[in-house]
Amino acid sequence: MTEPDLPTVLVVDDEIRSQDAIRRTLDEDFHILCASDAVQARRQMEAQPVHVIVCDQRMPGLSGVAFLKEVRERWPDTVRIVISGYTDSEDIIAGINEAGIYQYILKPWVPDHLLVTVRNAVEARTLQHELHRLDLDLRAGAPVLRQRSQQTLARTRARFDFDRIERAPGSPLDAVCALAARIARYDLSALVLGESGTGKELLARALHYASPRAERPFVVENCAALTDGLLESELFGHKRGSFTGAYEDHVGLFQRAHGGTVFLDEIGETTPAFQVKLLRVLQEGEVRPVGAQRPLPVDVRIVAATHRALEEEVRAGRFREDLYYRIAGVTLTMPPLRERSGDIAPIARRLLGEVGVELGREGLELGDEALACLMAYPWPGNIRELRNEIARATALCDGGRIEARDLSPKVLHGQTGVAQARQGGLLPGSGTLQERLDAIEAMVLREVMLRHRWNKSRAARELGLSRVGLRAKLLRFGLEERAPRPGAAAAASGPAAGPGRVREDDADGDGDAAEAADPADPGTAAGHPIPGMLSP
Ligand SMILES: Nc1ncnc2c1ncn2[C@@H]1O[C@H](COP(=O)(O)OP(=O)(O)OP(=O)(O)O)[C@@H](O)[C@H]1O
Repeated sequence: MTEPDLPTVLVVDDEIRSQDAIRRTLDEDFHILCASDAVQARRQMEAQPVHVIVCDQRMPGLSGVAFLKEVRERWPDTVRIVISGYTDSEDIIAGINEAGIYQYILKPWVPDHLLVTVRNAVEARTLQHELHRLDLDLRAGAPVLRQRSQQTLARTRARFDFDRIERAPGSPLDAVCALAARIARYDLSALVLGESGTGKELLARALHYASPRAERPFVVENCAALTDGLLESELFGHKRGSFTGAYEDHVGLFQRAHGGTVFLDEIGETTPAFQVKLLRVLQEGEVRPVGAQRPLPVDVRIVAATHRALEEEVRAGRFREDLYYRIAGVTLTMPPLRERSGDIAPIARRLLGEVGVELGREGLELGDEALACLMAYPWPGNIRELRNEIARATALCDGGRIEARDLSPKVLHGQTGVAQARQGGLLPGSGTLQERLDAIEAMVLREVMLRHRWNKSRAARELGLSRVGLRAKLLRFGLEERAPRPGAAAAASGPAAGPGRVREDDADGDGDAAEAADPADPGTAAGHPIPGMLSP
């Protein structure tokens, strides 16, 4: 290796003897420059790149640590080492973070120790550069990576094409997909409205993969699933030690999605306090990880979704108007399946194919009578519920074709809502009107509380009640003391288990587990969900 190829180390010390001693220790492995004070050192650094600076703490003019602070600002790439006498160590420890010092070495220093420290410093710098280069390669697309990622991208794009959102010719979804496809290439935010299970996330993905951001990540966050603090840390990241349990730095989803799209599902469930923070991030284009000193620039497209009529939430003062206008650049509305029953046949066939592969029952057909039942049922849980039904029928089907007898009673007899709840023993079949209405009220309260994991503020907001009002109702129906431990999948029992009995094993509240349950099915529990009461 020729001299100029060696990493450059700048030694800053006003004592010429010390300078020489350091030079002799390092000059076999490094290209050494020397300076007697901060002024000379500055000049050296302005003239050429310096990999490592080894600086004495006691110098005329600026102290070592004070100069290294400046080095950190102006040449952050240079690894900083300080040498100090024992009596100066307190000053150094105080300044170690501000100057970003890699190592401090106490006098009298040992040559081998100094050599190893500087070697390690150079290695750390090289590694850091390597990481940076890889990151840039990934962003810019180094040739090989680019070629491979192009193939993967083409496959992913095809998988999430708007055409893969199954529908019948002339379906109302055509207009929704056409609008989404037209705006995909512009950096507009999009708000997807629609009941649960209508395909909002599927549409958001199609939008992302049809956009120029397709090569960058599409990340999803369900805003209803986390408390404000966790949501903030998930989306914006946090620094190690910023709160109890933050053992490591955590890169937030906004940073991970840099250049891509963030899909904020259930945005309507966020609290006003969180909405303020989100708005600031979107306005300023930068996130500040929890506990971090400085914000980081982020470039993401926001696609948000909610099952709520968000404009009404704004009018009612539950959702910030300024945030609404930020996220609702274009509004796309997914119609419920019951309003597009023509789509049921193609979607059911597609699902039959997918589920067949998953369950090892490929090639099943859908009988005419079974299809007629599927088309007559209103699907309150939309396509997610339809998928569960197809999976159940696939598992129960004896021959090569799904018949009406393979369907669950609710679909076979077209029962939903109150009729089904009564059949499942959830509603009394007799009693005064008030008693029956009470039973429904208790059932709704319990369902909403479960979905919000017993968070009263959120549940009250959804129900348009004050927290106190909600609490009074919970007490009245004996639901107040029964809040289960988070994650507990307890079967309902006790005084509230009558009218309000709802399965609790659907931990994420999206209705999956509930939709799969069926009293006539020997494989499921007796507690029967009420489709009309599932999370909308
Ligand atoms: N048109 C469609 N064709 C095929 N599958 C679909 C269609 N629409 C939705 N699905 C499937 O239905 C399921 C639910 O869709 P998705 O998660 O996109 O709905 P969502 O509206 O975002 O639900 P939620 O609000 O509960 O998050 C997914 O498995 C999705 O792949």
